[in-house]
Amino acid sequence: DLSSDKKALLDFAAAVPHGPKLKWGNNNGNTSICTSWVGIKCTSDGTRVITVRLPAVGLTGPIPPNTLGELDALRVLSLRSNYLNGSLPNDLLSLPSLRSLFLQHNNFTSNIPAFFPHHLHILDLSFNSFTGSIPSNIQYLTRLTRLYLQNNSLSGAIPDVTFLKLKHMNISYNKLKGSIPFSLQTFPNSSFLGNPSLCGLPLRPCSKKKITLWAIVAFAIVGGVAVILLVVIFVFCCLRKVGTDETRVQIRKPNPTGGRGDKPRAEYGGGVVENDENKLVFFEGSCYNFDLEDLLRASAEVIGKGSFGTTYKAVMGGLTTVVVKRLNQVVVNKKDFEQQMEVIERVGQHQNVVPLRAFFYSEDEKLLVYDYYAAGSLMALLHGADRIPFDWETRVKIAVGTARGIAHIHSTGGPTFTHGNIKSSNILIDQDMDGCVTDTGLVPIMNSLPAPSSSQSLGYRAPELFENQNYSQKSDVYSFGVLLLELLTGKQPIQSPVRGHMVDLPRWVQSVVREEWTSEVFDDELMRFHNIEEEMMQMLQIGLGCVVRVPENRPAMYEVVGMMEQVRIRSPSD
Ligand SMILES: Nc1ncnc2c1ncn2[C@@H]1O[C@H](COP(=O)(O)OP(=O)(O)OP(=O)(O)O)[C@@H](O)[C@H]1O
Repeated sequence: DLSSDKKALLDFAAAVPHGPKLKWGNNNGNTSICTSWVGIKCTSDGTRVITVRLPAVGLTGPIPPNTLGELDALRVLSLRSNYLNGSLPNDLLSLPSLRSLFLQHNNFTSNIPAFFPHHLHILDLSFNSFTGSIPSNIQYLTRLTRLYLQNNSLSGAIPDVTFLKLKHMNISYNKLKGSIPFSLQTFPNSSFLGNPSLCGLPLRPCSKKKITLWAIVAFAIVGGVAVILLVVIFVFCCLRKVGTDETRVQIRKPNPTGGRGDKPRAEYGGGVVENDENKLVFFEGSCYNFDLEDLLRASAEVIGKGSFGTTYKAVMGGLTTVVVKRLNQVVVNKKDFEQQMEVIERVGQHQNVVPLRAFFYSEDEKLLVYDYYAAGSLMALLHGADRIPFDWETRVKIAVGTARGIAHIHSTGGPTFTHGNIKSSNILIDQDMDGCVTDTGLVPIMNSLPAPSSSQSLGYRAPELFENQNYSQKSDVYSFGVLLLELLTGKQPIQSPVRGHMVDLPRWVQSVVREEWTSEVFDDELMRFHNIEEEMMQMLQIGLGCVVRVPENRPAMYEVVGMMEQVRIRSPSD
């Protein structure tokens, strides 16, 4: 009953050191547990504790037995982002009603337990130091929809299990080895990355040790056909290439005299002269070990042409992939350019900002090197041709992450430092499906305000910028507001003409009466999720607060972050 639940919670708080946020008191009778204790929710009749959410409250040490494991009506337990360590007590692992267990971002070091509550829907043990192999008993969690084990120290082979309901799974960045079981091959490669000894779809194929005679014959036939096909494709490509502007280019070492020679115009590095002064400058902490020559030799593919120049995906030696931005219209000299690169490097030190890894400056050529974000941009996620349904949790994560990234840029860059080009194509998605801001710090070295690279880009531009070019941090706040509305509505920033007039997203949202927001404004895809309406409404209000016309009336970016975090604290999702 509630008094035994209360005792279990107090025993837990007494045994586990924690920060000042947790002020559970023994006074005010039992009912106060359900109404005023931080992180606690009860059944509607107030008789049992069903939710314990204590994210980031400084919990330290192991979870003691006979505390939380006594809450036998508990459905949701979140102790994420604390300093918990040791192993998980058995009573906790046998809670009969537990549906969601969030223990990510702690310091647990034991093996993954061999058994978990039977009815678990969500299990998140990521970003800990769990060791050992993934137990095959995990297959008995037949209702599991989400399984996150990434960034631990798990080893051994992945058990060959079939999860009927599993929709999201991530076991990346462990030490797993062997082949990926067939039943898990439908998950994207981001779910498996960072396990160098893992092979099979969707990663690289496993090498076969024993090949039968039949297999050799089959390989020979398939190989022969493949060679013929390749020859046909090669001839076809050569024919197509003649007279067309090429988008896929082979980078060759430049003419040592610095002349362009016969290099195709689409190549980056067209003006590169290699000598001691003109070297690729890497920043500290960069894990790459290629040099300018490797970069120039890489096979490069144009992935976009933006307002600052052309962006290439460059693959070196079939292994290292980076993104190279070839800037045009740089208006500053080498010294100022280098100074700005240092600023960019400094503001890039945040998990929600894409770090600049290296740069190159010569009179004719300015190159920037970034990590390649395989998941692409927020724009592609929201509006791309091969987009997948995009759930509320992921949208909120990306929105909050992006806001944190911009707030960091503003605070580290100084009061006059702005991003200047916040838009969904400049928000890249990392392996944790978090949003990361790219193209930071380019405006000061280019023609001050970027020319819009598409009509949609105009939709992010704050109204004051159509009158003057006084870019401020509040103009970034406006652009972020548009981006937040884009995430909530699933709509592009500029709507197709209504009676001959282009309508921007903020005006369109404001034109819908508040009572109809739920049915009219929010993305249809979000309608299938339950209990998110209140949170969506609050996020929409924050977005609208960012896009007010008068810059001074917009909140600062750190305030936007605070408001968004408040929404999450009031109704955290996990
Ligand atoms: N590091 C990266 N990893 C993966 N994709 C990237 C990376 N950087 C940029 N892109 C993608 O490449 C494309 C071209 O980017 P680019 O910055 O040249 O143009 P843009 O973002 O469309 O416009 P703008 O120059 O105005 O920012 C965009 O779709 C962008 O999302």
